[in-house]
Amino acid sequence: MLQVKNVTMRFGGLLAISDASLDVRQGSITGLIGPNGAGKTTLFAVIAGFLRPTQGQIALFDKDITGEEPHRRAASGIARTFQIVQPFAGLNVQENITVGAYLRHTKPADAVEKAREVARQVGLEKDLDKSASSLTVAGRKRLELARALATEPKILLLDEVLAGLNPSEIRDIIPVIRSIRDSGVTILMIEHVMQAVMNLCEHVYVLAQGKMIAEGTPAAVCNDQAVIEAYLGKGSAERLARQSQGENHA
Ligand SMILES: Nc1ncnc2c1ncn2[C@@H]1O[C@H](COP(=O)(O)OP(=O)(O)OP(=O)(O)O)[C@@H](O)[C@H]1O
Repeated sequence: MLQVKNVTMRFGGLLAISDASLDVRQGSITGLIGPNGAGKTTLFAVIAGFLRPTQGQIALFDKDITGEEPHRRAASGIARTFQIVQPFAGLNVQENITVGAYLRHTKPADAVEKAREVARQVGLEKDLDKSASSLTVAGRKRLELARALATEPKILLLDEVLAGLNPSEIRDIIPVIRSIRDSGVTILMIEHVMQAVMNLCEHVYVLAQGKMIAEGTPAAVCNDQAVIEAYLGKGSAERLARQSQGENHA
């Protein structure tokens, strides 16, 4: 459904992404993980059209969209959330969500109806009249999801939607993400919370220092030597293997 083909992104002398490729299958939840500064958010900006890659292509349903502006990509069905959520603080929850719904609904009543439907989907139906700035962190994360969903995307890019949540809030939101996929929206998610990645993703890509170093099932990439070393440093995969051999002998 979505293809990132050999994308390179330079900021002056800094090589943020180097010849990275990935495929997202329609109907899947695909993960994008990697250490801090790996280039994950930059890749989302390239996919959503906020950044033009130095090299490479982005294709949606086999159509090259590399040159399209972000609003055209939103119309084609790409929506994203942001790591640092910034709702319109002066608007209430319903109004915030309705902004997204205006992409496909010109009549205010239809946009509001869509916003209410999305609020139910993410569990914000009781908070519709609250000011966005009065929401808890978990509430704001749900609002961020809702604003993107209100644009009725075909593919939703989630940038660390679980960051800053406590374990019980994470447990509560995982079924919401799964239900979004079950409603027909394909998901590509950047996530550091491995419990969620293991729980939700069928396929995971690993970016480290701008390079795609591994892909596969969550279990396979967690045991991949290059991935362990990218997170824990050179030689760590071997050290861990020796340690666990020692424990087995003991
Ligand atoms: N607009 C920009 N101008 C210059 N450098 C940038 C810009 N955006 C990102 N970078 C750099 O590109 C590299 C990749 O950053 P990016 O935010 O994409 O990483 P990330 O994998 O999302 O990290 P994190 O997990 O910490 O959010 C970093 O070295 C960052 O400083």
